[in-house]
Amino acid sequence: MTWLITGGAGYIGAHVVRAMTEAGEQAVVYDDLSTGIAERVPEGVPLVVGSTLDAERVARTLADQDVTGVVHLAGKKQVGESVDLPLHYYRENVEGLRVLLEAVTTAGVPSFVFSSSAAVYGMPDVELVTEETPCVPMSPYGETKLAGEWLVRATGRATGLSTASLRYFNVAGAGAPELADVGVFNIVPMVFEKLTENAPPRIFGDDYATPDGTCVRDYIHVVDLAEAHVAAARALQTSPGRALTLNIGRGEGVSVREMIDRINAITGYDRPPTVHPRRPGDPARVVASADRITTELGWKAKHDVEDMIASAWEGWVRLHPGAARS
Ligand SMILES: O=c1ccn([C@@H]2O[C@H](COP(=O)(O)OP(=O)(O)O[C@H]3O[C@H](CO)[C@@H](O)[C@H](O)[C@H]3O)[C@@H](O)[C@H]2O)c(=O)[nH]1
Repeated sequence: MTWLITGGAGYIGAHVVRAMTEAGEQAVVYDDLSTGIAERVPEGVPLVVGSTLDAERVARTLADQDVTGVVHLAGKKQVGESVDLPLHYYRENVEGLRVLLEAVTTAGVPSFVFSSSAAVYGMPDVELVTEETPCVPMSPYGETKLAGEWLVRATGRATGLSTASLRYFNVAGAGAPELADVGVFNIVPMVFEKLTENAPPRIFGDDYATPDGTCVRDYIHVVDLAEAHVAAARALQTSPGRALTLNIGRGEGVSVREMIDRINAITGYDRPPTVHPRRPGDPARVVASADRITTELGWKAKHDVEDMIASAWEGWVRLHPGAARS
């Protein structure tokens, strides 16, 4: 099999490329390098620089590289930005996917893994979010992921394409320091940034209906997430006509206050957080039921929150050497 990994120069994509090649699969990266980094693509893995909106280049790449499966991670992923730039998000995430699916089905590529998100659920009012929990996205970003799932599934039904939509919960950590997330858009790097500036980490709201009043999330190590892609890709390869929709989380809720305490402990800082107003649109609790993926694929997360923070911190210190505490 040769897997085309769109967005393979990005933070999550680079981990997927690594997991795929370590599992003995051939990988080709397709990335427009708008946020991806070419150096993340390992030696021996071809990099095609292009947008999924470029139908001709996509079609040529599928043919030239003898692609037999696609893992589609390319896309825009910032919730706040999507509120300001909905048309851009729909174009990149929905139209980009539609163009890609057209090329994939025309070329007769049989398997397609789609990067979705827990953002499709919006503000779920349940203890554990199953794949049957209603999808009510709260942002244009979440809408584009849900619309993407519909497109993927409808195409599968119409053409026999085997599909898997993977709903990522809160991704953190790094498989190697040089693969760490360089963006500062999520809690782990945002807290690292404050600590590095010798400023207190911020808690956005401590009056939620949760045990300590702060928001609860389900954090998943990017290395585990990448392994889930390998498992999904292989399942599609061996059973044509499948249509999987799977949560990728650990089923363990961790509050913002607990995260900040653990980050302080692991980094050697001891900086108590300060409480700020709620961030608009934040759900109180989003924790996955990860049962279905275990049943369907035999996948289970291996890494805990400590692993995520420690590996992310190594990546942070690589970029900000002054941050390290002896
Ligand atoms: O300095 C900070 C940073 C974050 N938070 C809180 O920490 C929680 C987690 O925030 P963040 O890491 O930004 O993740 P989410 O808002 O849960 O969203 C992430 O997880 C979703 C899936 O669950 C994805 O759809 C999004 O793309 C991804 O950014 C939220 O309650 C934030 O309010 C703080 O209190 N202080």
